[in-house]
Amino acid sequence: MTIQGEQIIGRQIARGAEGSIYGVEAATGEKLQPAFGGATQADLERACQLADEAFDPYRALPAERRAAFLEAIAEEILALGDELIERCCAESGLPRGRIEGERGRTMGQLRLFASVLRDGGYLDARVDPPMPERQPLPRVDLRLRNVPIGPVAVFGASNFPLAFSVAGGDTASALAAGCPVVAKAHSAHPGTSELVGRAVLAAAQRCDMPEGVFSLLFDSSRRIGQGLVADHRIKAVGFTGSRGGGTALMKIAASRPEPIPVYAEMSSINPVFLFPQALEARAETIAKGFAASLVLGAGQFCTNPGLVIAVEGPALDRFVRATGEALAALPASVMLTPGIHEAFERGVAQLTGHAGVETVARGQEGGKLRGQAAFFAVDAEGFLADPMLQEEVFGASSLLVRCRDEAEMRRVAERLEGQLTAALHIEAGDHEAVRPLLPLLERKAGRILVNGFGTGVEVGHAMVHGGPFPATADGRSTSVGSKAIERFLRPVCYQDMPDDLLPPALQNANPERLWRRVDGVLTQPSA
Ligand SMILES: NC(=O)C1=CN([C@@H]2O[C@H](COP(=O)(O)OP(=O)(O)OC[C@H]3O[C@@H](n4cnc5c(N)ncnc54)[C@H](OP(=O)(O)O)[C@@H]3O)[C@@H](O)[C@H]2O)C=CC1
Ligand SMILES: O=C(O)CCC(=O)C(=O)O
Repeated sequence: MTIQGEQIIGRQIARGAEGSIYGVEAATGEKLQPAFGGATQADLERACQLADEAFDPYRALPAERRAAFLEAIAEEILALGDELIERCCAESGLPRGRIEGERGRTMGQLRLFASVLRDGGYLDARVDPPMPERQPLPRVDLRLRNVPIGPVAVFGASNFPLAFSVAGGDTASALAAGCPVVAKAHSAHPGTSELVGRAVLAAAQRCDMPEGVFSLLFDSSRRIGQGLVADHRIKAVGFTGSRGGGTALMKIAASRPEPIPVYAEMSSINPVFLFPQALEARAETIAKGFAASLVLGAGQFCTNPGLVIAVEGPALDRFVRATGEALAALPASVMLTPGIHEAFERGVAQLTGHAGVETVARGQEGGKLRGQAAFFAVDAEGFLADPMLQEEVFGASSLLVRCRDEAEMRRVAERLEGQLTAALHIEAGDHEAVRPLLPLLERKAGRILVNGFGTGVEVGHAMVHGGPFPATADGRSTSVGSKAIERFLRPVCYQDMPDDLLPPALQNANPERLWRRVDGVLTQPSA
């Protein structure tokens, strides 16, 4: 067995001495061996110091070297083989097919960022040539490129133990930007974390990366996670998890003598708007798609459709009936951790006991640690009267808001907090009713989609997986897709800098053959 309960600090693999953490088999709640030692303050100090020392040599490497490193991480993850898949399934309760798919996505993300590095566009190289003869004043020579922000702390997600964790999107985008990473392993999947951490270390050694480009710490008390965010050498944070956890880290980051950005993806209920013509034409088909999206991964997707908004009437009744039939055929699924299961049960019980809320459908009954899907309904007045009804119930739970008309649908939309996604189910005859809602949804959500559901995020160049608070801490960015690299970059301008002192990206000869914005015009490298 490769899993030894050890963390990684620079090139050293060793057991932490601060308490013990155990993985738990999600399906049974039984402890998994071995025990993982938590990091001490000295471990935290050393990981941050090494990351700081690695920063300049790492960012100075040619983009090709960093790209090869990212690709090597992908290869090393694949080389972990079945041990990774089995441990990850045991710790998360997610089925093998899903975990294999997620491994593919994780490798794909690493390779995507390798291609971003080779393309060079992320540097946003700009040259404003001097105009010494300009009247009344000459213009100076100005050149701009993006530089990495510094070492990044990454807190992986419990619900995506590979794609949003130790070598997930935050780590891939930070390493691509040129930032060393100190990852804090999620206590829900310590074994998976160690295996992936070892793969990153193997790749770093194979590619001769500077020591400290990556470290992985376990935390038995939350003090290490908090200390990481507070450490002066850490310059940004990537996080996916609860609103409570994310906002706690945001507060620490904001109260540092040097505040830093926290890119936290937290809570979203992803409203789904069902328009009358679409409901009339295909209420049953929409219901099937909705039920499938609701229970995907036991509902443990941040893009889960937790809120449905529609005008009441016979077509909506058909949708509710068909959803009930679809859910009745769907088994309850193992949830990620006993704590997440308990939080789900609590959220469902709160809705079940709410005076204005009706339980309209349940999935098949569960059993220990399994989440039974739940679909509730409330009228718009009831929804607008109680902000608690907007709180995310993490798992397969959704609330239908019955509106009297489309104006009431808009009023509900106006009241919503920031979201990762908003979905519209429409036919051509609904377009006029949809149009006035779009500017409002642009203010609320990072992604607006039509005739689909937000679960299953495509990793590409045009993807936005973000949104206004509380969906994320900073709605100006995305945590999925190539644009995620921008979170860990900042622009530097060089004024009247001699050519030989400029970074190659900005030198007159353009030795890296980059597309650059010259005097405002995007310009191809000359042959
Ligand atoms: N919207 C979304 O994308 C997601 C939402 N969630 C929500 O979060 C709940 C719990 O899930 P979980 O993944 O454990 O999320 P948490 O926010 O509890 O944990 C995420 C990570 O942050 C750490 N952390 C959390 N709070 C603090 C703190 N105050 N100080 C220092 N570190 C902290 C955790 O440490 P440790 O490992 O020690 O717990 C973990 O590594 C779910 O029930 C759900 O409501 C979860 C996943 C995704
Ligand atoms: O749906 C996806 O692929 C991403 C979902 C996500 O970010 C999450 O659930 O935390």
